Amino acid sequence: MASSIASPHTAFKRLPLVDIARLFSDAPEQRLSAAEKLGKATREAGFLYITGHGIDPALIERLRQRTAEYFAQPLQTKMRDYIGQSSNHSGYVPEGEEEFASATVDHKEAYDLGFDLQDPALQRPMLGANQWPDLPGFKEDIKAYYEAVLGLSRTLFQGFALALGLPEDSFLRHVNQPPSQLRLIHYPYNPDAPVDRPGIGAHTDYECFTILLPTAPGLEVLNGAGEWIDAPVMEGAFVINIGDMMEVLSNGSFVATSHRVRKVAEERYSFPLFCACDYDTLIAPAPALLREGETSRYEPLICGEHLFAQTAQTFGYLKRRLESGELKLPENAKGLSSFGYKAKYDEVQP
Ligand SMILES: O=C(O)CCC(=O)C(=O)O
Ligand SMILES: [Fe+2]
Repeated sequence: MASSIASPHTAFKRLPLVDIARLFSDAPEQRLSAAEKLGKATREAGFLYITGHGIDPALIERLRQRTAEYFAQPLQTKMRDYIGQSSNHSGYVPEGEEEFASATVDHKEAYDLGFDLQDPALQRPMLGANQWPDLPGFKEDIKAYYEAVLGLSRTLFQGFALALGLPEDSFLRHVNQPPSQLRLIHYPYNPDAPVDRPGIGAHTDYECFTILLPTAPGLEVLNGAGEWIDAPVMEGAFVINIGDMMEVLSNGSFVATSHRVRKVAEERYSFPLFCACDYDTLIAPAPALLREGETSRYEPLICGEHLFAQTAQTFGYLKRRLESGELKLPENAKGLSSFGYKAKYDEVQP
């Protein structure tokens, strides 16, 4: 069913693919040329594959192995690192811990990791030292992947700035110790499950953009015509998608794209790294992106607070801390599903 809701995205039938190798070039004109291609795909779809990213396949292989080993353990063992013990949102997320606006529960479990900031004086609700499970090699291999992909995110932050016609370091100077989370997600497969539940319901990501590595089919992306488009696994490529905060930073030139994971037909893992700015960064459109006399279409956000507010409205352990008064939502916290076009589409095309 077509929808009458306006979307800036095209009616793409497959995700665009951009080779970003030239973003790493020493020659500014080469970087600009790659950034223009990145910008076109981002404006049109907000969701794309990238190649030429320079991430060593051996890092990916070790990430996959460690994750499979971790989730194969008994629930009791995994619960030793339950995220509800953490004061900076790191650890094991059992199935059912996250509950979304529609009161749906995804069919998945996860392990959440962040920037691994060791100084307790700098700790924030979404930033601090990680919980690491007692599993040989896990910390080393997962950390190595995190650091490499966080490095890639820095290059992409530069690329997005150039694509918007801004100075190259406009975003990057706010990316020093970001509360950027890596999730190791496991979607178990149970052919006999009595309830037909999706892997993950329709949503936009909260941060600036996400560098996603899926390992099996199931990801679907909402196009500008309100249709769910299949995003198959492309070997050697990452999937990049725009999140809420880049929508604000770009004054709506780049729009957070809704996506979901349909009910899995085989066991599935996926690895999103959600790329944020530093905790206290004011997320507002750069003045250069406003036409004369135009005011921002978006209320400014504080990066870490938006992240925390959204997370606290979905995770059971945080909801309990809010109810008990131990934690408070930041002032002007946005409700869930405040960005992109998904909620409206869901009504017409479930
Ligand atoms: O599993 C996937 O492919 C996507 C996961 C996702 O969208 C998320 O965790 O925000
Ligand atoms: Fe997502």
